Amino acid sequence: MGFDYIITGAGPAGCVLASRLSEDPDVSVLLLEAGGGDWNPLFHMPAGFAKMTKGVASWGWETVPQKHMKGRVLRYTQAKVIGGGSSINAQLYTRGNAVDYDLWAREDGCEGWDYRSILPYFKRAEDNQRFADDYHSYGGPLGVSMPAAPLPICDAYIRAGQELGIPYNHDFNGRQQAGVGFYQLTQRNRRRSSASLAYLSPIKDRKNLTVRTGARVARILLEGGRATGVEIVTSRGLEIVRAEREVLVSSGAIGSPKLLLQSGIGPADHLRSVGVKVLHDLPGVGGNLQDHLDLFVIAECTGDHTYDGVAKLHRTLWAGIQYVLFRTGPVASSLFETGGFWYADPEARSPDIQFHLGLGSGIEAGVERLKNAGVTLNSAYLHPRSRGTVRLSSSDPAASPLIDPNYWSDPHDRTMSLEGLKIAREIMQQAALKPFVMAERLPGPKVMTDEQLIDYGCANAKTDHHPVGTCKMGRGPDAVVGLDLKVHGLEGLRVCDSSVMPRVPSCNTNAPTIMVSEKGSDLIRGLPALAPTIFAYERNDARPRARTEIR
Ligand SMILES: Cc1cc2nc3c(=O)[nH]c(=O)nc-3n(C[C@H](O)[C@H](O)[C@H](O)COP(=O)(O)OP(=O)(O)OC[C@H]3O[C@@H](n4cnc5c(N)ncnc54)[C@H](O)[C@@H]3O)c2cc1C
Repeated sequence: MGFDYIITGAGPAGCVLASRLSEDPDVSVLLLEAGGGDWNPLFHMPAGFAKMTKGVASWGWETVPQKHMKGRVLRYTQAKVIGGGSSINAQLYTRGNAVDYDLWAREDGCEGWDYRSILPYFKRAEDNQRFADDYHSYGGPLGVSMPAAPLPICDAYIRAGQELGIPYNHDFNGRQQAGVGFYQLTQRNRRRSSASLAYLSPIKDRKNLTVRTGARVARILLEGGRATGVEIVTSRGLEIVRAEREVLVSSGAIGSPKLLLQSGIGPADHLRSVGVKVLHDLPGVGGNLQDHLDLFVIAECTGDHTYDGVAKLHRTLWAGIQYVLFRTGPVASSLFETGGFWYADPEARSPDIQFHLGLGSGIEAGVERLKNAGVTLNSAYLHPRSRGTVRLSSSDPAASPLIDPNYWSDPHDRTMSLEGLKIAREIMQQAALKPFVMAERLPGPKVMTDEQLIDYGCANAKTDHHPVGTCKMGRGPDAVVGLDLKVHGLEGLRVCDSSVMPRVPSCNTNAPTIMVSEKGSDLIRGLPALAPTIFAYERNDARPRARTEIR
């Protein structure tokens, strides 16, 4: 059996491709996903992801020992479920800074992917509950909403940021990125708007689209330099499916290079070293891995100001009832609703630190429970210079990959991470938070010098789950795909997902991935590019006053 297009992975990128390509009734599309369906209601409840980032919805991967973090191995959650990361992420809807995309065009050789050119694709995707202006739109598939019912500590955090000299920003995705404020979230009617719900559910009756879960692509089949199909593994065993037009790789920033490598497409010496036959020597596959590393401050509250207490059985039950009956309460929260963007390096081209306030003390960090409720302020460095790799551990397609983000290999990243953490600590000490925050528990009063902070970071830092860049778009020898997302040197094969981003945008990466795939689907269909909706944009991101003034 054959299809015109075969899409390998139903993350945000794969769901967008499946939906847009099957708009043409004359083409047949097969969407393959290794994970299962999103039948569990926890996938749809905003707070449900806290229970879903481990277990069946994750591949269960980890990094290799991190050389510049005292050899620590970090958990590296990547989604394995329909909707991919958009089914288990924290729903923060962020696009990054205009400068990020202008650098793609200007410095990374990706003409046509500058901010003015890509903005219409962000807008086409969104159904924004609040904004309709030069930067936002409504009526698209992806629900984007304000937090349902933020807790008072969220307002206090925003005031605390302003006390420290960081301005209030009502829309991080508009004219200006810098500031503190509320995030918009990928939610509609207080349910998660995953790519699966947004893009696939409304079209489930399309006859020309077939979606198969529990189908892991083991290899892309190449004949005479052309991709002709895929070999898949399901509960029934091995199967071959033919692609009449193209195989579209959308397995994520770890899964896509892994799939190319196990198909014999990648750096020849690496492939030989693990016993994979080299079919196409392409040095860039699996290189250029970039990610945001997250540090955090955890404070103990003066009372029940966050959702920690909801873990008690009777309160969990009540929270569930509240959500089912009224769509309110803790379950309607994404647990990260406020945050912001600011400068670790006052001279940075655009904000280089992102904050998000976690409404609990160990939602991801696994920190011991505090006596009172706790609150977490995360800080992630957004302009990493460190570059890592994804490599095969063996020729067996079922084996886990070797993921090496190579965090802090560039010392600048470590310095800036520490600066971000220091600003997070200061925010937590501002007057506005005094009625809510009793005392900092982590890093804690004994961790003061840079050496102590480095030790703290090495022991506790975690991924912010934003890997990109491992099938880089561009023109140089290390580029994997061209500006039309076609794999260099092969026919009938494109990569379209977070892995093609040449450098990581200064934000969470779900919305940028959806943008890439919205534009990618037009490229595949041979449609003209959407016209820019702004002609010039002001670069007026607020800048920090001199450090001495804000400290
Ligand atoms: C825990 C977590 C929290 C996050 N929080 C946020 C957030 O709040 N906001 C935000 O913007 N971003 C967030 N992100 C990041 C965001 O979700 C990702 O950037 C985005 O999902 C990337 O999309 P993708 O399509 O490139 O890849 P993925 O989402 O990784 O999807 C790839 C899909 O392909 C499937 N696949 C892989 N290999 C194969 C194979 N061989 N055969 C078949 N299927 C395969 C996978 O199972 C997966 O479903 C978070 C991510 C995680 C993991």
